[in-house]
Amino acid sequence: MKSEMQSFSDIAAKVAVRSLIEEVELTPKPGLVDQVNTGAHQDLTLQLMIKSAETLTDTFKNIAFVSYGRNPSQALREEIAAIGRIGERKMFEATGGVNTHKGAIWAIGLLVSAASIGKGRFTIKEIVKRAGEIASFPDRHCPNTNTNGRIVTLKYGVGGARGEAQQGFPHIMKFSLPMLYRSRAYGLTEEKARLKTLLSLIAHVDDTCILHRGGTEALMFAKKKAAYFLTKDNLECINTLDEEFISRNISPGGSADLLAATLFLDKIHALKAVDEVQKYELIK
Ligand SMILES: CC(C)(COP(=O)(O)OP(=O)(O)OC[C@H]1O[C@@H](n2cnc3c(N)ncnc32)[C@H](O[C@H]2O[C@H](COP(=O)(O)OP(=O)(O)OP(=O)(O)O)[C@@H](O)[C@H]2O)[C@@H]1O)[C@@H](O)C(=O)NCCC(=O)NCCS
Ligand SMILES: Nc1ncnc2[nH]cnc12
Repeated sequence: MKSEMQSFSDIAAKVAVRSLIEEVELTPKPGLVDQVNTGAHQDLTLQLMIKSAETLTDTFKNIAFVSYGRNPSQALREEIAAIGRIGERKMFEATGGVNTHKGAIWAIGLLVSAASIGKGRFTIKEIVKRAGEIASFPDRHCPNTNTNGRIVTLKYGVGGARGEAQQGFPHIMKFSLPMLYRSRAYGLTEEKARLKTLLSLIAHVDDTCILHRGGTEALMFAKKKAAYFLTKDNLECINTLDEEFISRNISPGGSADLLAATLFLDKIHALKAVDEVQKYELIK
């Protein structure tokens, strides 16, 4: 018989991987890999993204396992960072060196850890707060490499993936989750609700993936266009936005990761209300 800790870790990992797959399968997404095209990416495909997501199951499971019932601390920060780095290595092995989910391992890894600290009983607010606390401990073993994110956060003075997590995921709490809930309440299909959720992120996030490729001009363009398309009822016109992003080499990869993180929080919250047997049914 599985312990509660093992069951929660299995469930959290399944929900995390499912969220990544649902993000990549959502279509049409501007500039991103989806079921129709590979967006502004020459080295990514839908199949590669799905393969990458599936290789991360053990990473999320191990993060949940070591975090279960603990408190945020320097020691926990370092344990999950070590697991996260092994996850990054596995991702690069699976993709032949292409960065598919580095930002997602970071964001969802922290959220999995925080949800597990609460043994699956935390509210979303408590989860993001704990995730922010863990992310704020120094990463003493971080390799001193010049990542795209690091170069760009220094150059443009933005927070990037690190800042987003350390502040308790403000773009999820202020924009994407409220947009997902509002769109569902308004009666939109789940697909349209998720597309609006993604647009709400692109309209506000300082995405280091966009900044690194095209600087502030590209970031401003992406934010303005996403805000404009958010006012449209007919979301089929996102195809036009996709073409514009592709022609300008704009990829909102950070927003894609935050969409997956939003879906993770939504699902893990919904699972709180059901019993163990139903949980396995729901995540099958
Ligand atoms: C804290 C880390 C995330 C490292 O951060 P850093 O800023 O040093 O590094 P990057 O290596 O650039 O990775 C950051 C990824 O975060 C995503 N992102 C970007 N902006 C935001 C934002 N505002 N909020 C949240 N997330 C954001 C983004 O991911 C997407 O972009 C990927 C493609 O990016 P890139 O490789 O630059 O690709 P291309 O444009 O195609 O580049 P070229 O090929 O042209 O070079 C895409 O896949 C999306 O995923 C950034 O990639 C963290 O990794 C870390 O410190 N980890 C250590 C382990 C740890 O502590 N783990 C803890 C828990 S698991
Ligand atoms: N769907 C997607 N396309 C490109 N980069 C991504 N990073 C995370 N999700 C992505």
